[in-house]
Amino acid sequence: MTIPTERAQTIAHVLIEALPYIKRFQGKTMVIKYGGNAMVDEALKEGFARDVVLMKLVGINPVIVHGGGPQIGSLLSRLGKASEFVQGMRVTDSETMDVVEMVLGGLVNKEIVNFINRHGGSAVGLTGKDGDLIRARKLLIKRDAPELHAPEIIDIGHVGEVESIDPAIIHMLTKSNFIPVVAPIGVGADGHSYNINADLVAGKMAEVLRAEKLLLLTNTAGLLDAEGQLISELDVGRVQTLIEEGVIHGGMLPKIRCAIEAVQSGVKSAHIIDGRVEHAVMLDLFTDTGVGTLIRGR
Ligand SMILES: Nc1ncnc2c1ncn2[C@@H]1O[C@H](COP(=O)(O)OP(=O)(O)O)[C@@H](O)[C@H]1O
Ligand SMILES: CC(=O)N[C@@H](CCC(=O)OP(=O)(O)O)C(=O)O
Repeated sequence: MTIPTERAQTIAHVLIEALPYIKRFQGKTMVIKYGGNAMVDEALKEGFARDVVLMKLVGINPVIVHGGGPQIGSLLSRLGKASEFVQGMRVTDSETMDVVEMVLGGLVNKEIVNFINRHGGSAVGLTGKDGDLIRARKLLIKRDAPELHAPEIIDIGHVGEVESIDPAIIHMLTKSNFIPVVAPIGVGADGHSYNINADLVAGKMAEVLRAEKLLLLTNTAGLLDAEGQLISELDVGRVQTLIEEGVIHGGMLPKIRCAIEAVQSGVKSAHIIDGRVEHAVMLDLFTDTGVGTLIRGR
């Protein structure tokens, strides 16, 4: 196949323009949270896989942490079970935990691995159980309300938070040029599986790996204000008010909390970006301020 000269010139220009960014990020780790809501369309999945492969080829180390909330919900509903969420976290009884493990560790994880491999990368899928990657403890949710004398503790079943991450297996894979793809399932000291919100895993993974960037792909343009306008750079001081006013709610709550924690723990920047836009990852890498909402580190 030959490319017409004009087209070849455009490609050459684009590559030259990308050079400073490639130089800046070479050898750096980027943790990408690929949300269940951003992985609904085949063309987008292909675009995502290509972006990740390109990143790897230019010397960046992408580590993928994926969600799969809608995919879990759809299997649960086929089994006649409704999904219930408290503060953005799925209420997870034993039966639901089995479904979570099958969908995240099986279907979704292997689909992403397959997409990346078909586009020229070498991806390896893991859950937090592999290589003892993610140790979890039970997550207890606090609910405070004016009518309560003291905050109420809500038990939502087999839902975990990250206790620790042992990155040995991730280092081993990235050194050998593999792209790790991690499903957010942790294992407790008791050997039980825990369902962990994927944003929380991605945030902690970015911290432990001292990542340059944490990219959180989702199904909105980024964080939106009360008028539905994109907040292109988040002033962390505004977050509590935005939560109290109900502007940040549902699935956006864990996303914002983990992004802030990550940048406060050494990750250079976190970006909430629109996974519905083709090549969202590339767009974010090759622009100075990125797309979506930027949360800058210190
Ligand atoms: N202020 C906000 N800005 C944008 N999205 C918000 C906001 N508050 C709540 N949301 C909700 O959070 C959702 C994203 O979280 P979630 O559904 O968990 O996505 P993902 O599967 O990508 O992690 C959005 O689709 C939106 O419904
Ligand atoms: C505890 C909890 O809520 N776990 C999530 C794990 C998947 C996830 O986080 O998926 P998204 O990123 O697509 O929302 C769940 O069961 O839906």
